[in-house]
Amino acid sequence: MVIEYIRYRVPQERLGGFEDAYARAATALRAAPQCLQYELTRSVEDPSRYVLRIVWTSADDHLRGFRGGPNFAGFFAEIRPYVTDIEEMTHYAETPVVGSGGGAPPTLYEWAGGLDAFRKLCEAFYRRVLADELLAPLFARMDSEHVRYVAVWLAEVFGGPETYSIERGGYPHMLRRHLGRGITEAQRRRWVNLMLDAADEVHLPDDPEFRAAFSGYLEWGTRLALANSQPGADPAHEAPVPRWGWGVAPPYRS
Ligand code: HEM
Repeated sequence: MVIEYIRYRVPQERLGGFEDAYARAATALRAAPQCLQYELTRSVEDPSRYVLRIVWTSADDHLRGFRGGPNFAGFFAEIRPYVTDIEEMTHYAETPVVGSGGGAPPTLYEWAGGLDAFRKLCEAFYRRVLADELLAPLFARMDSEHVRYVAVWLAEVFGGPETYSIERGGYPHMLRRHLGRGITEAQRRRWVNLMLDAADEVHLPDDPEFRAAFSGYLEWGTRLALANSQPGADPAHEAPVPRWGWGVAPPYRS
């Protein structure tokens, strides 16, 4: 992924049609498989200045794929009158310096109550698991630290510290713990049900937005665990720990 910035300073006589031209040109960006995102912004202090930000799958995809592909002619026809107004047109790579500011919605981890909330959740969950005829046999030989491991996994997934990745080896390790276990659909569903019962027991937030995001992850994660645990399954062995967010419904704050 690479981010292209194009900075424009458009003279007064051409300013009128500039945004409309880009609105039309954007049709070609929406159709281009090489383009992931685009955004045209206008300077607040000097309305003759614009910055166009385009996220491309790669610089090569932009320069060869898009420019050499079927969408370029329509795009260029719209923006050609403004080419001489370009002050900078450069590709940028991401750096590790990225994040959300204090005004952004809290993570699911923060909303739930931090690590302590996930620890209590997992303690309640495994009390139920060990008393459950369908699940108890699967966990009969679990590590004495298993409850904590799953708590720090969930904490990391929901936006907390990367403890599971650092201490436990992240996704590859979690995957290996499920391989070959032959989890059945009945066991998967029971796992979800007991997790939701445990969430009620320990009073995880019960607002619709949190529970929708939380149970969305449980559905996704357990279906993957089931598929990965089947004989002959060949899932990706290297991947980052997934990060789960609010989705389309961030928390309601009056
Ligand atoms: C969202 C879904 C799930 C999550 C987040 C999850 C999380 C984890 C994690 C983090 C581990 C590895 C702990 C370690 O580092 O040792 C693990 C192991 C395990 N999981 Fe899951 N799991 C999920 C679904 C399931 C389901 C549906 C089942 C079975 C019904 C299951 C059965 C097991 C078993 C048997 C182990 C190994 C326990 C042991 O003997 O140590 N998991 N799980």
